[in-house]
Parts: sequence; C-alpha cells; structure tokens
Amino acid sequence: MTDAAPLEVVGLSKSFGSVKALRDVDLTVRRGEVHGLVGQNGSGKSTLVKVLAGYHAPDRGSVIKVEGKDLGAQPKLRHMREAGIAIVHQDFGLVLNKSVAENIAVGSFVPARWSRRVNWRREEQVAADLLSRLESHIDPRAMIEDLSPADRSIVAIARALRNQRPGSGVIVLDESTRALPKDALEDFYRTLRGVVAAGGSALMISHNLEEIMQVTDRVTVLRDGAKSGPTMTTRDSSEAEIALLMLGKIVTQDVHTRVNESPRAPIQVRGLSGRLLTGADLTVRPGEVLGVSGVAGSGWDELPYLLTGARRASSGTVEIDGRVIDLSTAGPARCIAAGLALLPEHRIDHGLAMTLTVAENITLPRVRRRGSPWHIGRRWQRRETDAVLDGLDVRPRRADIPVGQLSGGNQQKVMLGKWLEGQPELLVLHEPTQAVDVGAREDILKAIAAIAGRGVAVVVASIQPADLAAVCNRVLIFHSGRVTHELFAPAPDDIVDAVYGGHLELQEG
Ligand SMILES: Nc1ncnc2c1ncn2[C@@H]1O[C@H](COP(=O)(O)OP(=O)(O)OP(=O)(O)O)[C@@H](O)[C@H]1O
Repeated sequence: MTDAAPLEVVGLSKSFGSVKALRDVDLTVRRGEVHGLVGQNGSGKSTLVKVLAGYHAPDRGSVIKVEGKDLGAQPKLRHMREAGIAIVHQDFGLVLNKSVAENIAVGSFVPARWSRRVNWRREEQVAADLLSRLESHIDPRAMIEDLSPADRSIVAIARALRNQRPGSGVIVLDESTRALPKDALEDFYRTLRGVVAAGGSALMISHNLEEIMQVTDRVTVLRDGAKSGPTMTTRDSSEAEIALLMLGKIVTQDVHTRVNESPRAPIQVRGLSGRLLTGADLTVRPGEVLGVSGVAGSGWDELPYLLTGARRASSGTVEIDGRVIDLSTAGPARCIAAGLALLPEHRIDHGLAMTLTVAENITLPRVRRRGSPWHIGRRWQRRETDAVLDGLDVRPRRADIPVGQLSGGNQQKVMLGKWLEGQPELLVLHEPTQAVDVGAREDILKAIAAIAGRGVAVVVASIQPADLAAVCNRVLIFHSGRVTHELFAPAPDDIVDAVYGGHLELQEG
C-alpha cells in the first residue's frame, strides 16, 4: 500500500459545447474516509461521476490519479475499474431476476479459457467471500427480487468491492441511498463504515444533507461546476453552512405548506387491488394533499400507478364528480381524459420524452386540447413554459434544448411542471422531490401546495417523512396491502413511528 491518496483529481474540467459542466475542480479522497460531494442541481456532480466511470473524457489538462498513478488523458471504464474505482448507482442497478452471485459477477467474471464457460461454483465462492468480508450472511444463490432493500444494498457494495484489493480503491456512491427506506439505511451505513475502517474509501454524492452530516468525514461543495469553498471537515461544519455554499442563500428545510381543503365532492377510490394492494378504500378532497407511505412490499408505492391507469388494477373504481371509472379495464388514456395525472418515480423510462425539448415536454399533455391539427400555437406554449422555468428555477433556463441534456434534478422540475400548468382533477405524485437540491425541494413542496390551493386533489406517495409532514393534510400508512394508520397533519416522527412501529388503531379525525 502506498501513501498516495486513493483518488486525486486535479484541475478537472468538462465542457459540452459551450456549457462548462466542470471547471478546474480539485478533489482528494483520503484512505479510510467517506468523502461527501454535494451541490445544487446542475452543479456538475453527475458529470464528475461519469468522468470517474470512464464514460465522459475530461477536457485536456485535467488529471486523475488513483493510488498516485496518473490514469492519462482519456481513461476508459476498464482503466477505472482496474484501478479500483467502482460506481454504485441509484437504485443499485441490480438485475432482479438473477442471483446474488450472478449480479456480483456481472462484467467481471472470467470464462474458462477453452470452453468459455463460467465456473459458477467459483463465482458463488467469490460472492460468499465478499459478503463475509461485509459480515453478511446473504445466500449467494438467492434471487435479488427475494431480498430486502437492506440486503440489496449490501450486494451492491459487495459488487463494488469485487475488483478492489482489501484496503484500497474508492466506491463512488451516486445517490445510491435515495430509494432506501429508513430501516435499511442503518445497515447500509454500518456496512460502509466497515469498508472504510478496513482502509477502503468512498465518495458519496447525496442531496440529503442530514445523511451527509451523519455519514461523511469531509465534504466538498460544487457550485456552477466549480468548487465552492475549500473541502470541509464535516463535524466542524453544519447543514446550514453547506446549504449556503451550495445555493448562495439560506433555505428553510422545515417547510410547512399545508392548504385548506375545498368543500367540493371528494374523489372516492373503492376496493383498489393490484399485486400487493388488497381492496384499498380512500377518499381525497379537492384541495387536500393526501400522503401515502409504508414499508417495502406493503403496496403504497403501487397505488400511484393503479390509481391512474398506468398499471391495470385487478379490481377497483375511482369516482370523480359522479363519474365512475373501472380501474380494472381503463387504460392511461381514459384516466388522463378523466383528469387523473401521474408524476411517476422513474422519469427517464416513464415520465419524460428525453429527445423532445423542454417546452415540448411541459406542454405535451395539453397539445391536443389547445392546439389544432393544423396549428399548435406557440404563444400558449411559451407562456406555460416560461411559468415553469421561472416558478421552479429550471437551469439552464432554456426551452429549446432536449430535456435529456438537463441535469437529473432539473429534469424532475420539468416533469412536475408539465402537470402544474394543467388543471387535473387528481394529481398523483410518486417521490416528487427525488434528485432535487434543498432549495428546489422547497420550491417543489410549495408548488404542490399551490396546485392543491387551486382546488386539485393531490396524492403524494413517498418514503420521505419530512416531505409528507410538510405538505400533507393527512397521511395513510400501509402494511401488508392495507391501510393501517390514518394520521392527521402528522409530524415526521409520527410517520416514522406508524411505518416502522407496531400496528396502531386508525386515529380519530
Ligand atoms: N450530455 C450533455 N449535453 C449537454 N449538457 C449537459 C450534458 N450533460 C450534462 N450537461 C449539463 O452540465 C451541467 C451539469 O450537469 P450534471 O448532470 O453534472 O449536474 P448535477 O450536479 O449532477 O445535477 P443534479 O443534482 O440535478 O443531478 C448542467 O448544466 C447540464 O445541463
């Protein structure tokens, strides 16, 4: 082992045409540390990860050293991997219908020289050894889909360690914990601490400043592609100080935006069943923000899709203004026509058309109604687009570029903006503040309250207790496919208790 840092980046720049995504960034990850990397949406974090993954070539003059070795001008994925840089992506990137050993082996297994066969017994042993290094007893033959979220996260770390010698290498955690429920986070953090205690290192990218404070040893802040202030020792700084360096302004993390409900007839959902939900009944009033949450596998996260026709329900109806829609037969088109709108969790696959422009994405739901077969009409499109770009501070403020060129958080704002400009009867949002920085989170929560204030019934499905507490008039908690708790204007701790505590009775309103 050398005295050199496991990772040292010097003068790293990356341009996309005229956009300078990274400007002269210096960053050193020390041995045995968890190094936090934070920044506003669009500040260059993903670009830095993609350079470290060998996906983007950095601009000329940038230097990347691993264990003191300069990786040259255009390091590729293979060079990064061999040098011991491993990326753990959001949602872990595991193949659900493959085994633990197969997932750990992906991209790394060595087929036999002549037969080209993979020796799966050997791969299972490799997986077992890695897992035992992490003090885990997960069966290498188990299918990923049968594992808990906590165990999946440990498999992802084991896979990252596969090409690293003990006591060296850097695991890059690219918002890896975003979708992890609270009860799985402790296991993940414990495993990570074990890795760095054994001399490994980690670079953790996260929008969750509470997590950054809890887990990291030092933290670097990016702003507009450049370093904002020197790298700080985490315990000598604070969330407020980091947020100020990120955004250049003070933000209230404790947002409170609940609105008053309208007296109009409520939307009634009856007997909604799917793969996990079993006969859910719920009522949402126009102007109300209703939260839904629960542990993994309890059905709460299926509800947004069943309720909006994005996934066919096995049974269930929704009644809006006296019209009853059978959710076991109605598809998305009928549901949209009836005023049901969905902001899905996976924006790339389900929420946005990546090659269409920002303006086209924002106005898409209303093109048919507002335009004609001969003429779409640019003026209303420009008005709606400007309202979203300004209201949610989308950066860069460009209507004409493909939405795929925006950073993840800015894409999230566009996807939300698409529905904010309409007037659906019921807006269902799944993890609406994912991928956004603390400043944008405040803007998004206020925007949700504002649309409810216009008389729209809103459902927010989330595992973030602070988000639910900030905007919801009421929160339903699911266990085993059923509603077990109904909380009125709850505090975040009430939600955590109801999700992870014992089964309480339905609270009185
Ligand atoms: N392929 C690309 N073409 C053009 N511009 C790009 C491309 N990829 C990123 N950018 C721009 O580079 C800048 C940095 O984006 P990046 O995705 O690195 O930000 P980020 O800090 O990861 O943001 P977020 O927190 O929202 O994920 C943004 O202005 C973005 O629009």
